[in-house]
Amino acid sequence: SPLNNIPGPWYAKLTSAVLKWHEFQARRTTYVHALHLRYGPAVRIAPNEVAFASATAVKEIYCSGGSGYDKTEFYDLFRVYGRRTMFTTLNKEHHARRKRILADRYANSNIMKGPSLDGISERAARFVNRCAQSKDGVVDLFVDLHSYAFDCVTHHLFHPYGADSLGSSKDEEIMREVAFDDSLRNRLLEYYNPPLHKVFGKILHLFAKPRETPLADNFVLGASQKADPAPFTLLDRLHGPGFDLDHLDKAAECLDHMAAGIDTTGDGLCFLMWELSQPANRGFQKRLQDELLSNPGTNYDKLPFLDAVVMEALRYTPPIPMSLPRYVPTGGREIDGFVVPEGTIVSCQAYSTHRMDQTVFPDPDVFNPDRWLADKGDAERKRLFFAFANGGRGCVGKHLALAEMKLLLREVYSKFSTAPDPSMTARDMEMSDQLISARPLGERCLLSFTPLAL
Ligand code: HEM
Repeated sequence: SPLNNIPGPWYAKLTSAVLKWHEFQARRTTYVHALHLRYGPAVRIAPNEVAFASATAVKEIYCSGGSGYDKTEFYDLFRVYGRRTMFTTLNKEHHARRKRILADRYANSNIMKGPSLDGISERAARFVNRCAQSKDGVVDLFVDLHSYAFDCVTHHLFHPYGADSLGSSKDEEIMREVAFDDSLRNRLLEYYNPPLHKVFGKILHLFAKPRETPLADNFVLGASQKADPAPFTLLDRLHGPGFDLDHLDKAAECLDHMAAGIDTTGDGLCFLMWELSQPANRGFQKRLQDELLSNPGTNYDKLPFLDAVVMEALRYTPPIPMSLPRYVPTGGREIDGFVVPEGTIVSCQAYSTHRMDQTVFPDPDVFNPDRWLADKGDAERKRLFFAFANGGRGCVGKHLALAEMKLLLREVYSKFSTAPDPSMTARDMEMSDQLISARPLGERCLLSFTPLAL
């Protein structure tokens, strides 16, 4: 096989067992990254699977022909209500058709509109009020940032029928069901061995929990039936012309976007604020506060240091750090100088594309927002930046996510300084890989909030 020419550990030619073992331990990302460090930017990780970590591979796999190679059946695991959505569609034409109609809901011009942005600003203010009222000034960001992300994304999907988990314990329960989901092993078994999963499903449930989110499912089924959502919402577009979708199709699309918008933005902000709170990064926190306080009326999108902090956090701890698997198309392809036969599973992972090329990202394991302000190398950095993926199947919610992140950071750091609570350990904040995103291993992130003396 031409795959024998690709570097990698000897056992990867024979078995995928080692890779799977790491996946079941929730640490696929760091395992694949360790292989990259040892074997280089192209590495065979299983008999039929190759991982890449270069800008040329990103371009070939995710951007060739517009939306890159087709997704693999891995994405079947994300199907909801038995329906395919924009995210889970494997077929390019189906995807393009749906995206053409939905994409404008996520265009920056739509996000920046008053009612959409006002909803995010309101929730950021609510978040800060909660911090101000917290006991001893200590806040569990893991919980509250998931609530913030849940409230923001449902505002964008359903307003005025969005959730208020920062204010209502009933809605917080829905958020917790999604954020604390513990079904990784069960879903991996479903992917790797569907017959076993089907026959022994009930027994498997005893030691590998299935994904069960009845409260979230009901919330979305109810909200997506509303006939009069605000014009900027996704639901309004799904009700509009150009679509012939039944209620379950609409609910599935909305549930997918809701799930895509909770852990990513919530965990991304959580890792970011943790990093910015470290004693070594106090100087960065102070510079951010200075920028925010001296530019109170400036649009959140026009603050260079705020932008650099967000970009660096998404580089350093990407919320979706893991491989995004695709099939090599008919006829095979050449990727990074290697011939790869059709049907091979290939992927890049953000964690590694953000670290492997040290001419572009020197000292990649150091959190340093200043690298994004350097005069030279901007185009190279952007080519390797993969936190939102790339090409036609990259993140459609990118502008919404960035607005949520920047508005929250502005609200917090123009009023408070943050520091880690002494009970927190570095292990609490290690990456725990879920199916595609990663969250803090300890499922908590306690920071103390000290009001600024203004
Ligand atoms: C910091 C926050 C976020 C990050 C890092 C992120 C990252 C990503 C990545 C890497 C993908 C590609 C996944 C793949 O190919 O398997 C993706 C796709 C997607 N994201 Fe996001 N995302 C974020 C926030 C959001 C938000 C707020 C929404 C919407 C409400 C959203 C909706 C989607 C959707 C619908 C897709 C599928 C796009 C398609 O297949 O065309 N994301 N996101």
